Amino acid sequence: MKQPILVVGGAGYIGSHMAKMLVQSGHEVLILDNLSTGFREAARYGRLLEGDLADTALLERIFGETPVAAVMHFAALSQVGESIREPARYYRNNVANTQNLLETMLRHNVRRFIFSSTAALFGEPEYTPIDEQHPQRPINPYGRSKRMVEEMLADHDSAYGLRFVSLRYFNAAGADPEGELGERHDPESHLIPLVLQAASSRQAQIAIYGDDYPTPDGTCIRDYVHVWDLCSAHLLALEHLLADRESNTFNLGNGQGFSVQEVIDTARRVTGRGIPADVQPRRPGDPAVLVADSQKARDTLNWKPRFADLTAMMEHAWSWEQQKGTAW
Ligand SMILES: NC(=O)c1ccc[n+]([C@@H]2O[C@H](COP(=O)([O-])OP(=O)(O)OC[C@H]3O[C@@H](n4cnc5c(N)ncnc54)[C@H](O)[C@@H]3O)[C@@H](O)[C@H]2O)c1
Ligand SMILES: O=c1ccn([C@@H]2O[C@H](COP(=O)(O)OP(=O)(O)O[C@H]3O[C@H](CO)[C@H](O)[C@H](O)[C@H]3O)[C@@H](O)[C@H]2O)c(=O)[nH]1
Repeated sequence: MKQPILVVGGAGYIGSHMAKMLVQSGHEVLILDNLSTGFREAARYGRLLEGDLADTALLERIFGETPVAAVMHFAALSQVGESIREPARYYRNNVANTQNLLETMLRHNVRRFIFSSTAALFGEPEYTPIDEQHPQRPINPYGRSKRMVEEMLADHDSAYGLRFVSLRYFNAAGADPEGELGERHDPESHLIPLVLQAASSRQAQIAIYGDDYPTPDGTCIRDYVHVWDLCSAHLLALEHLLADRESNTFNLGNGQGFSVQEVIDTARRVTGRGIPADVQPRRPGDPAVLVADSQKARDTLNWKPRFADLTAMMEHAWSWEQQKGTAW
């Protein structure tokens, strides 16, 4: 029997795409998700076990019954503003529950782990593009919770031989190129889905959070990376670990930044709709520019993003919004 990959958080945005790519690549997939921010309909690939990482008895049962080859860990709370208001929930779910998972894995001799980390652990950038050596000074509990897990992973590697790959995504965007899956957060906070909701009149307008940043057009610059390309990095990371290579950490982005204004302009072009926009005050905690240096992932994992172009990300996200968005 093939040893399955356990995708924790596989009913969420990125995890659901990952489950699809794994199945298409010939892997058995088991999803563990509590459906707190994910959706049953998104877990279309693999077998869904509905449950919570806080439930250590359930974790014990899963690893006791199934010879898991590796774990991909997407489950987390990931709203920056919420993390400032309710840090305890973030440390509980993102840190303590990850520790439950690691301890159960190690008890069952499962030693391959791929972690969804984030650019938020760098805080306000000191230079750009941001490489893996950039200082880590997260400015909110969400970013701190992810940095803590990275530190835990390094300690578990030295002490217990855990082999991990930590992937720090910049701004995940886009949707399944085949149109079966897409981004769904409720409430939605991310720029691209909100711009497209405004294009389809599900929102009256898009708010631009600040146009007085030190950037060419005054709006914040981000490095958008296609969800399918994030998944292909995970697949390469899995091959890396299955080949018994060492633990490693990678920044994932395209190395090219787009301003909020450029994102809105691209959405207007792709959708052919006007999309009203309104400048509002800055959102607390938003750095002016976040752009990744992903050379290490290209060199070590041989990662080659297929959809580096913002227009392609927007087209896939728009086709998802048109197909599913209006039904929610
Ligand atoms: N979306 C981005 O731009 C982005 C950027 C950087 C990092 N990340 C990280 O990537 C990961 C996935 O992000 P996403 O946008 O797909 O989020 P998401 O909210 O869509 O998915 C997270 C999934 O985890 C599940 N989950 C949460 N807590 C759980 C628990 N205790 N037990 C079981 N399941 C649980 C949720 O129900 C959901 O299905 C997160 O760890 C996030 O921090 C996302
Ligand atoms: O309605 C909106 C929503 C967003 N923005 C702006 O658009 C940019 C992108 O914002 P998103 O909320 O889409 O993404 P973030 O850059 O805030 O956050 C993403 O990257 C972070 C790392 O810095 C975290 O990992 C987080 O989980 C991930 O969603 C920001 O400048 C934001 O101010 C707007 O102007 N209007």
